[in-house]
Amino acid sequence: MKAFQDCYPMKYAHCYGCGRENAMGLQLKSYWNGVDTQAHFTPGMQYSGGVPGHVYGGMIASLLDCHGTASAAAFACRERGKDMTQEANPARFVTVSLSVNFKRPTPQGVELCMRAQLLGVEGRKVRMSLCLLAGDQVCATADMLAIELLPEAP
Ligand SMILES: CCCCC/C=C\C/C=C\C/C=C\C/C=C\CCCC(=O)SCCNC(=O)CCNC(=O)[C@H](O)C(C)(C)COP(=O)(O)OP(=O)(O)OC[C@H]1O[C@@H](n2cnc3c(N)ncnc32)[C@H](O)[C@@H]1OP(=O)(O)O
Repeated sequence: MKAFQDCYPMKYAHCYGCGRENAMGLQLKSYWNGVDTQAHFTPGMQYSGGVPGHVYGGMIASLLDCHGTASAAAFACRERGKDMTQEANPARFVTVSLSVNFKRPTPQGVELCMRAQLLGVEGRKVRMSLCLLAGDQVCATADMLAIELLPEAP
């Protein structure tokens, strides 16, 4: 299955969190999971917070952010009757608002799952509800607003 991030044109494939062209980055990959989306990632031990064994909150926000922007593009394409993975130049989205609620410490050394659910598409705006799980434990949730870049944007 082709990841959403693998559909980004080269010019937009350098993101630290999810750019396939960023060798030093996380290279997160997001996919459909039914009507919602999901991504998996196991942060290395260097991404610890103050206490070893727990993931740094900024890393949690990064994973939600990158899964969210990719999901926004996929959701918007779907709303327009298109399949993002079949598009040569799919819609490009950036985050303008991300509100993370850290529910419980996120354990290190386990695969994390990020999920996004579409709340609504309104013109260039895509609103989503996101969550990050370790096993069946919800460690963080987030509300996100992503905006579609205009075609002439750099
Ligand atoms: C496919 C790959 C995607 C990756 C794209 C990567 C890079 C793109 C390269 C260049 C794009 C240019 C700027 C972004 C630069 C770097 C982002 C790197 C990726 C990230 O790391 S991502 C997290 C950081 N992210 C930002 O760096 C976003 C900063 N921002 C902006 O670049 C502009 O803000 C933009 C382009 C979003 C819109 O600008 P614009 O001129 O095209 O349109 P406009 O201002 O009219 O806004 C349209 C409607 O969005 C509403 N709106 C705007 N801002 C809002 C906010 N903060 N809260 C609530 N609503 C907001 C307005 O209220 C209006 O709503 P309404 O139409 O109802 O009035």
